Amino acid sequence: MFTVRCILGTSAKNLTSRPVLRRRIELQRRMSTSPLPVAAVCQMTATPDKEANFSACRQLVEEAQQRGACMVFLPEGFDYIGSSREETLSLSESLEGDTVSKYTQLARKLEVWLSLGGFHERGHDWESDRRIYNSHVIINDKGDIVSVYRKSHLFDVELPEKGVCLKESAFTVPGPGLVSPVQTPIGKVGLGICYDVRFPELSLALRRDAAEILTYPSAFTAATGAAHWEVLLRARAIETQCFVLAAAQVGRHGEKRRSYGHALAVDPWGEVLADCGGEEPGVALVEIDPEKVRSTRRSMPVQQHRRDDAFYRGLERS
Ligand SMILES: O=C(O)CNC(=O)[C@H](CS)NC(=O)CCC(=O)C(=O)O
Repeated sequence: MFTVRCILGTSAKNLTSRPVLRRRIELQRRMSTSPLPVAAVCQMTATPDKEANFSACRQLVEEAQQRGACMVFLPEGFDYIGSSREETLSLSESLEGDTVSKYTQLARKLEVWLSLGGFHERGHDWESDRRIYNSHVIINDKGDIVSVYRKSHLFDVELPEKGVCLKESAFTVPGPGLVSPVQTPIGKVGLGICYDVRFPELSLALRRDAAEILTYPSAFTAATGAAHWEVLLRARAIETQCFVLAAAQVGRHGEKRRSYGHALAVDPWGEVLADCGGEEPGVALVEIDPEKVRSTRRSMPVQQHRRDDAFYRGLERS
């Protein structure tokens, strides 16, 4: 079915290979003594079948909630991954549609916060433009939509030698800009999506706006993921001294597409706390300790050391 990884407490342990019983006992012990909020980072394999995708995501969310998560992160394309431009567009919905409403009900029922990493959204300009937004939707534990961030950087990339050829702008409109970090039970969450992780100015802007956790729900290609995924996420964590949570698509979505997986949680020092691997759907549970953010920033105050005066004026010509 799927794999559960629990990385709770300071001695991070990957419990997947242990017998179920020991895992449960260990968890209950840790959960009852831990006052820290727990986040769940998920990975799944979406297809064009929206019903099946919802049912897979619901199982991950239920599992995470039962294990003590107060906020669950789902990847870009959690709703579906289409096999063509036409299919991707025809399956899209507005925020008022069936899909988001199923998730608001789920959040309310389980009293859990949700990050829906990349929803194929028909926006206000759908009738005229016939393209969609790639939208990261945050739902609170009452089932209200509290924030929507629309992906800024679109993945128009041709790497034929690596079998990667995607033109996101053919079906997606770039969003107008950043949204302020959202106050959640795990801390202040800054919103990005997938390819946005390659643009550090976005993460620095979120950090400047008081983010403590950055999120990059993704559907990274297998080829670019193998080369860049972990180093990009760790770099964003180290530069901003934020936790970085990145839910992911994993495996084959059809004939043409394969995603890298390795849904990741990174702490503000850049240490990888959890990695869901490259094979199958799964969920990793991580404690989000706000003291880790504070102490990392206290001991190495890069934000105070930043020379905006020197680097935001443009370069002098010699
Ligand atoms: O297409 C959909 O339905 C959902 N959207 C995506 O999968 C997007 C756009 S094609 N994928 C990426 O941004 C991959 C980035 C990447 O792999 C990298 O930066 O290396």
